[in-house]
Amino acid sequence: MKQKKENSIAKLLTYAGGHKKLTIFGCALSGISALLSMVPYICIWFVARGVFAVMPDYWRAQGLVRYGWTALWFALGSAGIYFAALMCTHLAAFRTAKNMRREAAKHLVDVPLGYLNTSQSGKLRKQIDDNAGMTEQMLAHELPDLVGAVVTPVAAIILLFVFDWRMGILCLLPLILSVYLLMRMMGGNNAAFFSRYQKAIEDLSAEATEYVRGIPVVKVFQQTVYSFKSFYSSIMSYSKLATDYSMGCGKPMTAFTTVLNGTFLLLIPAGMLLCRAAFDGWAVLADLVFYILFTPLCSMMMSRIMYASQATMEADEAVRRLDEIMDVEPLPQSNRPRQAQGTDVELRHVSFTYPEADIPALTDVSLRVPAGKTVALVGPSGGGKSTVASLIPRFFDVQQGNVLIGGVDVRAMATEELMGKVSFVFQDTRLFKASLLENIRAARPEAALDQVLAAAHAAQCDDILEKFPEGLNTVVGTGGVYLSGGEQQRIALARAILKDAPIVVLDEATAFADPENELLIQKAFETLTRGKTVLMIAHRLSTVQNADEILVMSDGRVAERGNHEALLRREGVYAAMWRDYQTSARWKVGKGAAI
Ligand SMILES: Nc1ncnc2c1ncn2[C@@H]1O[C@H](COP(=O)(O)OP(=O)(O)OP(=O)(O)O)[C@@H](O)[C@H]1O
Repeated sequence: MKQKKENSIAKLLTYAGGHKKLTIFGCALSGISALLSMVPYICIWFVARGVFAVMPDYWRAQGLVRYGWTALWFALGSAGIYFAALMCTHLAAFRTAKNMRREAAKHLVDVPLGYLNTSQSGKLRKQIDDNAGMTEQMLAHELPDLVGAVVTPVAAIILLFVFDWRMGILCLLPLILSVYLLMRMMGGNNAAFFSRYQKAIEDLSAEATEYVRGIPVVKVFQQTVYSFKSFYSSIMSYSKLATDYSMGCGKPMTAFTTVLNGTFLLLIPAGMLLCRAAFDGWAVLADLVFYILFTPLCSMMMSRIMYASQATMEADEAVRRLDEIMDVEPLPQSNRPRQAQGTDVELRHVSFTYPEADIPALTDVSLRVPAGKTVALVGPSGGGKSTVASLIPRFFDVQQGNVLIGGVDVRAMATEELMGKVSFVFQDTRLFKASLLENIRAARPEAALDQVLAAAHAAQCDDILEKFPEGLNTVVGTGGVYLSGGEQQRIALARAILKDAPIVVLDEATAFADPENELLIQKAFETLTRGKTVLMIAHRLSTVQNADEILVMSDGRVAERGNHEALLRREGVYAAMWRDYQTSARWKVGKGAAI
């Protein structure tokens, strides 16, 4: 446990970069401030001893003013240095949290794109943002306080024994007992609490998001209690966890506070007895005054240690959770990248299993798209079409076989070259919350305005630009600017047309588009794919008839291959799919005629 704590603080300090020294300096100042804060107590002891020595003629006491000023200056000095310490640690803590966020974001750029696809974006944001934020409190407050609290006991124990060892022991006993109680509170089951607590909060937040997202469905289908069930159960398990922890801490916490503040119960009666029994009772009384004043400082020190231990556990957990992201292996890059010799795409005996999946998504798949030709992938849902497409731009690396572009394995190509060669049009298009111009220009930031306009025109976006007075400068997602699914896809197609990459990997899902949008999207597809090497995932057979080759994917294997006519002659899966398609098309026409 101790090892883990040291590691997490050391790890945090590595994120601090140039501000590591500032953190250490702040902690050192906090230690100095803690030491200085004891001097006023020593001054009080000198005053008490001086006054009691000349009782009842206390005006004859020497050096009272000097001790008074010394106490004041040391108290002010201690406060001032503590303030400076916190300034240093706050500055370093903010920078450290910023560095943690930046490092995590930088790392995400290098991980396989497939990881970002499979990880929930909300969860990732929370994991990075919240955990970096959690460490701020630790570095800004708790770490300097911990240093102060660790330095103080050494000096405090020396002081406790310097004046009267018997009273020193009486003060020390409750401190030792409180350390034991503190360890009980922080150890055992409670040590793993923060891990479970963070998980419960993440589950709660994911369920809350799901619940809010599902409200339209809930309303339409008149569901009430059932829709609320998993959200409710995540609230209940969070609440149970928090209650159990509070109840578990209840007794040791009560004992901890009672013991810490109960020192006087022992100290005062014992001190009075010692005064009576002593040869010089006034001197012992002066010692007692010192111990009575000094004991609360020890209690405060223990409370600080308690809060610091708690914050250290939180920081441990935060670093562990951030490490989960940082430990995701980046996509390996070739030391000596090779250039593709052409634009043909080939999969050679590719087998692939998704991370954490048991069943392979692809088994021994081979295909070739010669430069300038079109290959279509069709087949039942879950057959592996999207997986084939995602391996070309290296969303994941294959476990067996090769994916080649222009005869070169994609793993041997520089990322920039690979990304420059392939345009990937997804089924679920996402636009940035930026102007349409910026959204289209994302593919080629240096493109001139007329090139952007030409791409928008080629992607059939003219009606979208005319609809909004701001035209290309219209910002998506603000001030009532809403684009339908089909419109969003056309903007994404304009982006791909502007990129003008020689290879197009296309998921032609137009199911959500209305007939008018569908026609426009088809036209945009035609412009995008003209003269390009195209690998197309086709969901409707009407679009694949002209493909140079059609591959029927089923259960992660190529079940059939050939052109449209050849596959019909084969009387296999494709022929059956085609008959089904024809029947449904006739049914639609018939239905249309009846209307
Ligand atoms: N991220 C993932 N993690 C684990 N398994 C996955 C992942 N994505 C897909 N799969 C699995 O891989 C197999 C192939 O899926 P894939 O999405 O490639 O099929 P598809 O033919 O494109 O289906 P659809 O037409 O419905 O999009 C399926 O069994 C699917 O459950």
